[in-house]
Amino acid sequence: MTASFASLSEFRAVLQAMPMVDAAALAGAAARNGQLTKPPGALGRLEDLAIWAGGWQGTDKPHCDRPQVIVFAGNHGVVAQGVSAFPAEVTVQMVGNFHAGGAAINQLSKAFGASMSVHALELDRPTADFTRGAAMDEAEVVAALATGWNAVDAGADLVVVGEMGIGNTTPAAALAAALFGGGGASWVGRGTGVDDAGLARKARVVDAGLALHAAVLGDALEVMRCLGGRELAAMAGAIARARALRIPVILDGFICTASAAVLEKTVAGALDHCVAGHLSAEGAHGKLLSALGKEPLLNLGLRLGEGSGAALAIGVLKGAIACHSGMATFAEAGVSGA
Ligand SMILES: Cc1cc2ncn([C@H]3O[C@H](COP(=O)(O)O)[C@@H](O)[C@H]3O)c2cc1C
Ligand SMILES: O=C(O)c1cccnc1
Repeated sequence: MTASFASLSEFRAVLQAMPMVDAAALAGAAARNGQLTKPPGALGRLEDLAIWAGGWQGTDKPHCDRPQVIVFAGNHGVVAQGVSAFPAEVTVQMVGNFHAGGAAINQLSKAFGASMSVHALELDRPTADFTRGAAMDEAEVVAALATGWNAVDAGADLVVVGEMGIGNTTPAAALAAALFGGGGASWVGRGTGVDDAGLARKARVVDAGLALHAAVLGDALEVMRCLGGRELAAMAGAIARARALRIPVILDGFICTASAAVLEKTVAGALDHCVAGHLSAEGAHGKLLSALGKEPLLNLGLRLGEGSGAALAIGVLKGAIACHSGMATFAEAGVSGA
């Protein structure tokens, strides 16, 4: 299915018409969970995860046989402001590395049995520097959303989105600040490892963007257009498509979560099909997850992006689903109840 929107207002309408969780499947999965051979609640959050996955997949026996990892890459005009420890050419070089199988996300996708695809979005045409104008015009942001939307495999039973884009912790912080308030300093982090001066520069750059685009801060999709980037919009498009297909999603780190937050701010509940895979070491990720009401599954000090933390969490979800869908009930096993 090609993207069913050609403008931001049509994308908004798509979000407003998103399917909800399958309430009968959710109840069925919860009932099954109550009959499995373990003390009630003994599998902790694994139980909630399996029930949640069943609700979205529409079955009391969820599965994770076809997880799909999708990595989007983009370049950012704002890099000219000195916001990253690495040069912009690393983005295209890392895309080459993804294709060659040499990046962390290649190994994690393989380790957890996920397919992985890579979409480079006009790397030779960086978005505009958001301190000087809108990062994208409407056609550009819609094209990026559509790339994400079309990248989702309708046969997948789980989706993870990741990103590569030198400088993109700065637009991610700008999105978070625009959507949840507070100045740049409360949302920027060290990304690839900028020093204190770089961190202060990032905060000033975000503040300059917020000031320039003050008129649109109340409209989350306009915030994505003015302050975001192509790979950020593509991640949002893919998360929205997964929702349209009722495929559960595991969110990655700060950048992925900031993109996803645009959807939640556009339509409350738009991220109900998403769990937070991990807590990134990027400064404000915890605050962003709290603002979205999401509790991370893992906390391993990762600060990479690419979808890496979410890919690791596929292992947790697979464990939850294996227990839920494969365990015997008390009746089947002839085990006495409490
Ligand atoms: C070799 C390399 C591989 C990466 N993989 C992900 N990122 C991560 O770092 C970038 C964001 O940090 P900043 O805003 O400081 O540039 C993004 O590309 C993100 O995916 C990488 C960064 C580098 C250098
Ligand atoms: O949390 C993230 O997504 C992140 C943090 C640092 C660098 N790249 C990505």
